[in-house]
Amino acid sequence: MATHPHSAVAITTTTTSANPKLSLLRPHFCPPRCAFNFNPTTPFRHQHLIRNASVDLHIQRRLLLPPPRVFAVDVSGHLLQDTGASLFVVAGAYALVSVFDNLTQRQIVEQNLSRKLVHILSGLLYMGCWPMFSTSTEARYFAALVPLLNCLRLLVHGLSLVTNEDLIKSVTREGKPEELLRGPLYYVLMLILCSIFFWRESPIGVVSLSMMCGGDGIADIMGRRFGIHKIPYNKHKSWVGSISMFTVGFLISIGMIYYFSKFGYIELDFVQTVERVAVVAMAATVVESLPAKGGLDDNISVPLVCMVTAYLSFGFQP
Ligand SMILES: Nc1ccn([C@@H]2O[C@H](COP(=O)(O)OP(=O)(O)OP(=O)(O)O)[C@@H](O)[C@H]2O)c(=O)n1
Ligand SMILES: C/C(=C\CO)CCC[C@H](C)CCC[C@H](C)CCCC(C)C
Repeated sequence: MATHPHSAVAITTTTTSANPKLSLLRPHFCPPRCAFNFNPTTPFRHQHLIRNASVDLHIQRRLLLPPPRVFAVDVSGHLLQDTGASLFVVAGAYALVSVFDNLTQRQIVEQNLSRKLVHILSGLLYMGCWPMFSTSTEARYFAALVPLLNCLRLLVHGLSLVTNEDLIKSVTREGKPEELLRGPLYYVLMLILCSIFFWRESPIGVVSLSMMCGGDGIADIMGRRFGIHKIPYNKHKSWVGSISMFTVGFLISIGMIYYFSKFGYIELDFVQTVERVAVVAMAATVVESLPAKGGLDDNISVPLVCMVTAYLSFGFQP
């Protein structure tokens, strides 16, 4: 980006572009390092300009404001990137539901397993796509558009305003449209909440969604198949289901935190993170295993308890 022949300008543009948020949000912001170059004693200045005060003022004004073209390119670049990423994820969501509908129709995957696989995969793949979005502040809203669209889709089909057998078959238990307005709707609402309030920089949202998608999803799959020994206080849930939820939810959470740390969004101490995630995974597993929970769906109770415990152990990192 340092294209101006004047050396002070070169330093100014380099400094702002090092932090894309600065260049996008505060086009008039000039960090102290570039202000330093305005000192007349600086070797970067040309001697003939020092004597001409009006020219000097003009140059200073120009130096304080990064070239407007850079700002415009930044904004349209981010907009393009975020729009493209949103469209890609919308298509992915549509494809995922269609693939599982197809597998259910051909009786390759049984309806309940299909629902749980969609439950596990959609949220985890959605989070996996977060690095595709730009570094702008608005990026999280572009990402949240995808679950928001799915939320509207669930409302429209759940209220039977439009009939779509594919969606109902792949995400409901009994094939009734009104089921879309419970578990699946709470699920997409949690995706929206975590995208907007926590996004990819916070372990709170990442762990909450990992436990809701991966942990809770696997508890059902394992519990239904191998859950012979029931939990003493809940005859509908099994030790295998809960142990699977804890183990798989914990591993997915650590994996996701590691994934985001590789992109530089999260920076945490490994040992401390393992301990904290274990606490959050344990709290989520206990809550999931409780009977009734006052009628609260697992797609609400699990992420909410994760948010509270993760907030207490990690602190708020939006
Ligand atoms: N800790 C757990 C959780 C689930 N299960 C098994 O998975 C089934 C479904 O559990 P869950 O998803 O909690 O049931 P629902 O809330 O009824 O269904 P859903 O949330 O999927 O709509 C249970 O009946 C049980 O066989 C289990 O054995 N142990
Ligand atoms: C069956 C479900 C919950 C019940 O416990 C999950 C419902 C999932 C939604 C209908 C679809 C959600 C799609 C995601 C917002 C985006 C996924 C994108 C990805 C690239 C596949």
